[in-house]
Amino acid sequence: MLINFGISVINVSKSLGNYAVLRNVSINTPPNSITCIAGPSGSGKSTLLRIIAGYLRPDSGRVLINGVDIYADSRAREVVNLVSYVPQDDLLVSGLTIRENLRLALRVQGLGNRVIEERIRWVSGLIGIGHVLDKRPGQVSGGERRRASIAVALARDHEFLIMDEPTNSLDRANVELLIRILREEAGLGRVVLVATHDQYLIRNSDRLYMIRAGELTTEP
Ligand SMILES: Nc1ncnc2c1ncn2[C@@H]1O[C@H](COP(=O)(O)OP(=O)(O)OP(=O)(O)O)[C@@H](O)[C@H]1O
Repeated sequence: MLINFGISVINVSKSLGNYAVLRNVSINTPPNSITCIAGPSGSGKSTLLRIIAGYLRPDSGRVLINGVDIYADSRAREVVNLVSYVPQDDLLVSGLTIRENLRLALRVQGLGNRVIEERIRWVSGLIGIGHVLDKRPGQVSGGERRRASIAVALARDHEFLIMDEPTNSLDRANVELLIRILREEAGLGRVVLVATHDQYLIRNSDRLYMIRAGELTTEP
């Protein structure tokens, strides 16, 4: 297990088309805590998370995960593999059942069959998706699909948990369950970074950044 030094975003800017989506954004997300990014719709939260998760290269600035610049360093793959990212639109493969989706994500990480089945049993109990494991994403409710996506992120080997609007489609009981899980994740020394509008989740976080029109307005 690696020692987690957290994530640092340093002066990141990004334009999409002619639009400056992010301007000179810097944030720090230490391990052992839940960091929230909040801001109005269109302020750049999802773009920032995509950049941090390794999916979108910034125009300028750096993203350091455990000190490794994920867009410049040859060790980038190693650390990005330990990022579990739940995008705003669930990334489940529609032709596979939830169980097959979980198996696929874990097999990609090189885990063995016995570990994979144990993890599936553990995570489906944790987040209450046992009854939908053999259904495809299109055959379950929005909340169940959301929990299935979160389950994939939790079941993978990871040290960095990044979630975009994770409480969307969740009822209050499941929001509370998610917060307990995030608290436990942080307690294990992981980085937990969440973009959200959810005031309840924000109140239960440790650190808050506010973003507006691509610029940070409030820092912890
Ligand atoms: N491919 C693109 N080309 C041009 N503009 C884009 C593109 N993708 C996003 N944008 C714009 O960038 C801005 C930030 O988008 P982003 O999805 O990061 O916002 P957000 O804060 O996550 O919003 P929400 O809370 O509604 O999900 C928006 O104004 C959006 O219209």
